[in-house]
Amino acid sequence: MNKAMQIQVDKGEMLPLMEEFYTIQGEGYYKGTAAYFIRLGGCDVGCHWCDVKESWNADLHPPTAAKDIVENAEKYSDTIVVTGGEPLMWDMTLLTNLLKEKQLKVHIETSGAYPLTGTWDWICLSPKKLKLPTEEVYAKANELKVIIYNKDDFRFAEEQAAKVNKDCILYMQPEWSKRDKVIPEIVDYVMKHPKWKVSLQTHKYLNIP
Ligand SMILES: C[S@@+](CC[C@H](N)C(=O)[O-])C[C@H]1O[C@@H](n2cnc3c(N)ncnc32)[C@H](O)[C@@H]1O
Ligand SMILES: Nc1nc2[nH]cc(C(=O)O)c2c(=O)[nH]1
Ligand code: SF4
Ligand SMILES: [Mg+2]
Repeated sequence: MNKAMQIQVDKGEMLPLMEEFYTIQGEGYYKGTAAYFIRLGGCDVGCHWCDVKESWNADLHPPTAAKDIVENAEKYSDTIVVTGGEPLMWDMTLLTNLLKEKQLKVHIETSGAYPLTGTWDWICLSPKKLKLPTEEVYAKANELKVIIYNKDDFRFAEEQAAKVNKDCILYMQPEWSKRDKVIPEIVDYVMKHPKWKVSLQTHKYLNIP
C-alpha cells in the first residue's frame, strides 16, 4: 500500500472491504431482520473455528473509500451490519457518521478486542478468550453472544456476563462444527439458567449468506 493510502486507512477514510451483501441477519437479537452486511478485512484474534478465516489478512482486501461503501449500502436496506474480520481494528468514526447522516440503523458484530470507535445503534459483543474485550465495550454492548465450543465456554460465558451492563441481552451460540454435540448442552444450560437465550446461525440453515 502506498503512503497516501495508508494515511487514509489510518483515518478510516478508506477501509479494507472484503465483501458486502444484502441478507437476513441470522444471529442474535435481530435474527430474521433484513440487513445489508459490510464485511471488513483484518483480524488477529485467531479463533481456530472462525468461519471467515479468509478475512484475516487485511492486505488481501482492497482499501475502499468509506464514502463509496455508504453510497452503495444505502440503496439496499435501512439496517446496516458492519462485521469482519474485526471491524474495530479500523477507525469506525467516519463510516458510522456517514451511515447515520443517511438515517440508517447501524449495527456492529465485534469481539471488542480493539478500542470502540464509531456511533452504533446496536453493538453485538462476541468476546474471545484469546484477546479479551475492552472495558468500554462491556459497558456499551447491547447483546453478548458467547460461542460455545466446549464445556469451559459455559464458565467463560458467565465470567463475561458478569462484566457487561445490566441491560445487555445474553446469548449462547453453538460453534457450527460442534453443533450436534453442544446444542443439547446449551438447551439444558439455558433451561437451568434462564437469564441466557439461545442464538443459532439461522442463515446457515436457510442457505443464505
Ligand atoms: C466472523 S465474526 C466477525 C466479527 C468479530 N470478529 C467477532 O468475532 O465478533 C461474526 C460472528 O460470527 C461468530 N462466529 C464465527 N465463527 C463461528 C462459528 N464457527 N460458529 C459459530 N459462530 C461463529 C463470531 O463469534 C461473531 O459473533
Ligand atoms: N446472515 C448472516 N448473519 C450474520 N450475523 C452475523 C454474521 C457475521 O458474520 O458477522 C452474519 C453472516 O455472515 N450472515
Ligand atoms: S474475532 Fe471474529 S473474525 Fe476474528 S477470528 Fe474470531 S470469529 Fe473470526
Ligand atoms: Mg458469519
